[in-house]
Amino acid sequence: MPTPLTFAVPKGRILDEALPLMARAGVVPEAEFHDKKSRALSFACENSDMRLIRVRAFDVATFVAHGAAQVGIVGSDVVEEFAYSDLYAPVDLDIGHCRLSVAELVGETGGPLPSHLRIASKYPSLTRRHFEKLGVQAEVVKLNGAMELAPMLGLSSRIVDLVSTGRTLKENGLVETSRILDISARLIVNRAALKTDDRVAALVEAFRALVAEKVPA
Ligand SMILES: Nc1ncnc2c1ncn2[C@@H]1O[C@H](COP(=O)(O)OP(=O)(O)OP(=O)(O)O)[C@@H](O)[C@H]1O
Ligand SMILES: O=P(O)(O)OC[C@H]1O[C@H](OP(=O)(O)OP(=O)(O)O)[C@H](O)[C@@H]1O
Repeated sequence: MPTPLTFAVPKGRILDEALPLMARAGVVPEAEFHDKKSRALSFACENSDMRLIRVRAFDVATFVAHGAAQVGIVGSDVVEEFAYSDLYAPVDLDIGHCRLSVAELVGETGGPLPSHLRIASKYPSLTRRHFEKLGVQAEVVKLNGAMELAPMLGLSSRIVDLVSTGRTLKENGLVETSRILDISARLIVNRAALKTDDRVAALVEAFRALVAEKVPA
């Protein structure tokens, strides 16, 4: 028996869109995966020598980059933030669309950019890279959620966060002032595993074909 292939998926919103696509590629987790009361983190798959692990979005990239999981699904925001050299993102899955944007308090926009800014974000690397290009040194206050609170409480002058409908910004008195990155979910693989394990290459081809078909689930 070969060692099971490990497929990492994020716990939250991407998963709902990813599961139907995964099923069409033959990746179907055992029933316990859907049991909200279960505390298991690793699940066998039906009819395949694969196991699914469910982790935080940023950790999907970490597991795959280190080869602890060979395959995963994660937003391109996470791929770009880490820029791991051992991680390859060969397929755009055309799900999980959103954008990474800069936002400021309504009424405080405009005016020249200062040489130094304090910015709250879950994405320190992407934030620094974006502001460097504008000649601004960004001091990033790392938060893991609820970034939108930072400007009104004086923690930062701006935030860099994910925007989808724009509702969270609006309800917290913020306005989107620039767009850094358009985001969608990607199939990611460990580069070494892709070279050495035919099952990884086969999965890449299966997802590539599914996305190319553009047939609704
Ligand atoms: N409105 C949105 N807000 C946040 N993420 C979104 C949104 N729309 C799409 N995404 C994508 O979903 C990803 C988060 O995926 P998901 O919610 O499945 O992970 P998670 O493990 O629950 O995240 P976290 O670690 O933040 O709890 C983001 O990295 C982004 O690519
Ligand atoms: O533009 P919208 O449609 O309002 O979506 C954007 C919001 O969704 C995400 O937060 P999430 O719900 O994942 O919670 P979090 O603050 O824990 O990251 C993101 O961080 C924004 O706060």
